[in-house]
Amino acid sequence: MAFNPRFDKAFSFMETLGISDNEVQPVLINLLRVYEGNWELIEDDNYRTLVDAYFDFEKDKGAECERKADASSDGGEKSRREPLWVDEDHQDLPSMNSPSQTLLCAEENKISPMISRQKLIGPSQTFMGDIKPKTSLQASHKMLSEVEKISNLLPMAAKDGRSYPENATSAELCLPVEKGHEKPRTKKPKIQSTSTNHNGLSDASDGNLCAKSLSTQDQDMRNNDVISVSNNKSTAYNGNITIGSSSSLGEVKIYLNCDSALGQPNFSIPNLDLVMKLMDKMYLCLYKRVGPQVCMAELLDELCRTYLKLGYGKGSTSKHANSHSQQCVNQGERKPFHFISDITKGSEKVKISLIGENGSEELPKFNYIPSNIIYQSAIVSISLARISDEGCCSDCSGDCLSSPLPCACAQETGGEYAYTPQGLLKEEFLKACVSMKNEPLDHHYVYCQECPLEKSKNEYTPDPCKGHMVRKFIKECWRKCGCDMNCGNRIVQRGIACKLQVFLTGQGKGWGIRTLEDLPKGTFVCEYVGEILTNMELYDRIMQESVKDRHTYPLTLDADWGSEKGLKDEEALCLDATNNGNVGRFINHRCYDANLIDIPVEIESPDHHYYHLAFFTNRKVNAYEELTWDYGIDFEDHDHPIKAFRCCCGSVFCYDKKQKGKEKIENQGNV
Ligand SMILES: C[S@@+](CC[C@H](N)C(=O)[O-])C[C@H]1O[C@@H](n2cnc3c(N)ncnc32)[C@H](O)[C@@H]1O
Repeated sequence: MAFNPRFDKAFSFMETLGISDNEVQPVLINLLRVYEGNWELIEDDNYRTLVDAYFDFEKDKGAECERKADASSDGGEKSRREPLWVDEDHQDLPSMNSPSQTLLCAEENKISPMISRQKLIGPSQTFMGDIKPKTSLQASHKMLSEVEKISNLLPMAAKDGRSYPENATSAELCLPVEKGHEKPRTKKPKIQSTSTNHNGLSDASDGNLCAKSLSTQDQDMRNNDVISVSNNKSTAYNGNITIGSSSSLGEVKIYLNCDSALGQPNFSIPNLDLVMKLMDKMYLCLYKRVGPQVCMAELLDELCRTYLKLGYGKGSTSKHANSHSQQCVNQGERKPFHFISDITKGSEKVKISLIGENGSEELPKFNYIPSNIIYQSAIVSISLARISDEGCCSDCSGDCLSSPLPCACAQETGGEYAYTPQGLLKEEFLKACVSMKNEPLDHHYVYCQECPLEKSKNEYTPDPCKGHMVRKFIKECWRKCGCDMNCGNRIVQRGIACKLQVFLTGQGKGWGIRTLEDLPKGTFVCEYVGEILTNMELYDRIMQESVKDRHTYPLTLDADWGSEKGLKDEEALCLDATNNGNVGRFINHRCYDANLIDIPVEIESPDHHYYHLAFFTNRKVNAYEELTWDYGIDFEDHDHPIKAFRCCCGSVFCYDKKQKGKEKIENQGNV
C-alpha cells in the first residue's frame, strides 16, 4: 500500500508542538477510524481535532493512572473526575429577537443613540417626532454559526476529586533547566526575581509573574498533593499550586501570583488543567502562534491573563471559593464560555474570532456582512458614467503612489495621497482629522436649509438645522482608474487586514473588539458596515421594535449634508448594523482619547451622500488593547428625549458627568 503523505504532514505539524510520531500515531489512527477516513475533518483548522484528541487521550491516560494509584492507596474510594471541557462545534445560536429591539434602551424605555457631537444629531435622535411608522420591517435574521460553546469551564476540584486548599493564592509553572542556572537569566516584561516566605508565597504582591527560589520550593513540595497538567506536574500546597516536571537537569519555577484577584468577590481559583487547555486552544487554534514566531514573553503574559479569566466566574460569592462544595455551586451558576473561530463566516480575508470568557453577556445576534447593503429605498448612485474623467485616473497603471506626480484621485486630499507607501494614513492628514474631531471650530460646521434630521422629527415644521461637521474625505482609486488592485491608494476597499478579536469587555460595555497584534499609527482597521437605510426607514425600525437590547448600532452618514439646499429622504442615509453588520459594530465608545478615528472614504460614489466610514488608529496600539472610537455623544444634552447609555469608557476625559458623579460617590463610600 502506498504511504499516504497526509500522515507525514500530520506528524510534522504535531512535531512542531513537541509531540512525537509515536505519541500521535494511536490517536490519529483512532480518529481516522472514527471519521471513516475523512482527513479533512482531522486537518481542518490546523489539525485542531487531532490536537484536541491528543490532549484528551493524554488526559484520560493521566486520569487512569491516578485512578489506579488512588485505588491502591485508599481502597478505590475516590470521587469520579468530572468532565473538564465540553466543546460543541457548530452549535447554533439562540434565535434572534425582534431586530429592532437593539435600537431601544432597555432600562429607560427610550431610544439610546450613538450621537456624534460633530454631527450633532445622531440617527436615533432623529426619530422622536410624531411621524407614524410607514413600512414594516422584514429584515431576515441569520444567526452566527461556528459556535463553540465551552461549558463547564469552571473552577473545579483537582482531577483526583480533592479541592484546592483554603487561601490558595498562586500557581507555579516548573520547567526543566540546566543545573546551576536555576535563577531566571532573562529579563522579560512582567517577570521578576523574588524570594518567597515560608508558605511558599511570593513576597511580590503586584500581581505579576515572578520567579521563585528553588530551595524554598523544594521544602514546600514535600507535603504536596499532585495533580497532573498536560506534561507537567502540578501541586497544591499551603495556598500554592505548583505545576512542573522534574528532571535530572533541575527545575526553574515561574510564580503566578493572584493575590489581588482573590480580593475580588467573583474570583475563585481556576482549574489549572483548564487554564492549560485554554492556552493550547488559543495558541493552536485561535492565534495560530505556534511556529517560529512564538513569543515566550507574550505566552507567559497570556498564561496570567488566562488564569485570571478562568478565575472570574459569575456567582462566586466568596474569595475562599476553593472548597469542593463551593466550586460545585459555582459550577451550576457559571454561564458558558463562548468561542467562535470566525464570526465573518469566511467573508473577510482574515478570520475574526470571538471569545467570551465569563459568559455574562449573550452572544451577539446579527448576520455578518463584509460590505454595506441597501435595505430598501436608499439611493446610492454607483455608475461609471457619473465618474468624470477628472474624478478618476484612467491613464495610471500599477501603483499610483509610485508615480512621480499624484494622480487625479489625490485632488480630494489637496493634491497629496492620504496614504503612505506603507499603507498607513499620512501623519499630517491624520493630525488634521483628529484636530477637527477633538477641537471643532465654528467654521467646521455647515447648516442645511432643510435638515433631513429635523424633517424626520417634524416633517411640516422642522426645527432649524443644528449643524453638521464638514469632514475631510479620503478618495480611493476605483474601477474606472487605470491602476491595479494593489495600488497604494486602495486601502479600505481591500478590506480588513489586521488580526482582530471580539471579546467581552467586562466593563459594562458588552462586547468590544481588540487587536491581536501591534498596530502602527495610521493603520486601517475596519469599516463600519451595516444596512444602508434612509432616515425614515430607520425611524420605522425604531417604532416597530420592542424595548429589549441596550446596545444600539445606527450611524448617520451626514458628512456632506450641509453642501446642498435640501436632501430627499432617499438621499439622507444612515447605516444600521443592528441586524446586519461587520466587526465595526463591536467598537465601543471612549471619550476623547479613543485609539481609533472614523474618516469618510469616497470609493465608488462621487456625490458623498453615500460613503464608507473607515476606522484608522490615531496612535500606536498594542496587541490586546481594546479598539475604541469616540462616538461624540453629547451626554449633557438633558433636554434631548433620547437617553444615551451611561458611559463606562474609563477615560479621565469622560464627558459623562453622571458616570463621573457615580464614581465619585462610590469612591467616597469606599474611603
Ligand atoms: C456599536 S455598539 C458597540 C458593541 C456593543 N458593546 C455590543 O456588545 O454589541 C454600541 C453600544 O455599546 C455600548 N457601549 C459602547 N461604548 C460604551 C461605553 N463607553 N460605556 C457603556 N456602554 C457602551 C452601548 O450599549 C452602545 O449602545
